[in-house]
Amino acid sequence: MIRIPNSSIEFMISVQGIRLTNRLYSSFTELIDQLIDICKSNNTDTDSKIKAIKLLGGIDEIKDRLITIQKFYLNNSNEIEKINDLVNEIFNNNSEKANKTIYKELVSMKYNDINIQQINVFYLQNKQHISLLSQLLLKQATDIANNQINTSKIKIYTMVCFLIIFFLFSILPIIMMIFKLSDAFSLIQKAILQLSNNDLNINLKENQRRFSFELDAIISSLIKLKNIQIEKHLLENKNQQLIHQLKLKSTTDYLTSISNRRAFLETIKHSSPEYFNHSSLAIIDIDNFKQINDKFGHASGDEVLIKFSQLLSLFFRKNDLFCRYGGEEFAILLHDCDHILAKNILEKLCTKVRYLSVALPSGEKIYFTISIGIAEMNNKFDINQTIIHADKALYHSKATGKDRVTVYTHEMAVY
Ligand SMILES: Nc1nc2c(ncn2[C@@H]2O[C@H](COP(=O)(O)OP(=O)(O)OP(=O)(O)O)[C@@H](O)[C@H]2O)c(=O)[nH]1
Repeated sequence: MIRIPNSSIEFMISVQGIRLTNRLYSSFTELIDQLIDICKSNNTDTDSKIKAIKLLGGIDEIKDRLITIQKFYLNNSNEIEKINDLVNEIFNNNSEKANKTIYKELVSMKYNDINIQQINVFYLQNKQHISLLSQLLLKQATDIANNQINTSKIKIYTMVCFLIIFFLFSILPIIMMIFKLSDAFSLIQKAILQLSNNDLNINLKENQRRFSFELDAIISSLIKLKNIQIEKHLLENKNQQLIHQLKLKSTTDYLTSISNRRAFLETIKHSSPEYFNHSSLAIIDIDNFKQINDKFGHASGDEVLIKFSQLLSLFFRKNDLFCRYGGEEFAILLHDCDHILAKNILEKLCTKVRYLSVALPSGEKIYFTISIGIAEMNNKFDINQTIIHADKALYHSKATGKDRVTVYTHEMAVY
């Protein structure tokens, strides 16, 4: 069974009431017309009489239906008193009597005494009441319709609110999830970029709650990659240190910590010959070193070598090269220094060495001297040849009494 809402019933009844009052009004008008026709034809127009009788019956029927509507409003409407008054006005005793009189007259086919004027006035009075009743019912219908519209609006707004709330509760978590995912992806992208640029300062933490196993796996892989990179960097650093140490060992004399022969010769070979123009190469040999070893022991001999190396480091300029050439021999390259100046400088070194001593635990002191041979270089020099020349000059120093400096001359070539 279809359940019709109360407001819809009220609306339908009001509309029905309007229709009934309209019909009532037209029935009254029609009835007057018919009565006038009957009078004009001196009561011989049977058709008009029948029509008038039908109209009277119709008016009675409309009356009953209006009274039913009136009863409905007895329970439901605030306007009930007005509707009551109007219905009673229209269908009061007088009008019922008039109707019955007209009816009887018409049925008996007499209808001679009718006063058209009187009927006209009587129905004109009712015309106003009918119009008022119609307006009242129209107002009633309009109010109900407005109420229905308002109720519908409230329902629509409630539905829209419900939809918005539903949207927020169902879509918002999805939007938040999308934002979090995009956040995670941008973190991953940033981390990948950083790692590819060798920047290990990535902002990713393991066990951080994410959305999927896949993302977690990517993040932990990136963290592993970062750790591998860190280990790789540490190993590379260690390697670099080892390479540096090896390089240092291969170019440094293990005992005296000054450059060795290899480093000395490599530096000269890798420099432009012009750089050594008017420079001098000297070979220094500690005198009677075998005796020092024999007298004071090999360790004391080592101390002498170390002490002498320290003196060389203090004595020479930054751009002079020196090395332990082998055993108790040292080589020095005095940059931008001709043989005269070189002799001068190296004689000062000889003087310094004479005053240099190594103190032994026994309280004894080891004094020693050095012999030096010098060969000047020009821009066409051959390092091996220059060394041979310096060696010959050294030999000359040794042969002529040691503790002295000799500059190579061509006469020495025969040695
Ligand atoms: N303590 C020590 N002795 C060394 C080292 N290298 C070489 N010697 C010694 O140095 C000595 C060199 O002796 P020689 O070549 O006879 O020369 P010298 O005794 O200095 O004699 P002159 O050159 O004529 O003055 C040898 O006994 C080598 O064993 C070293 O690193 N430490």
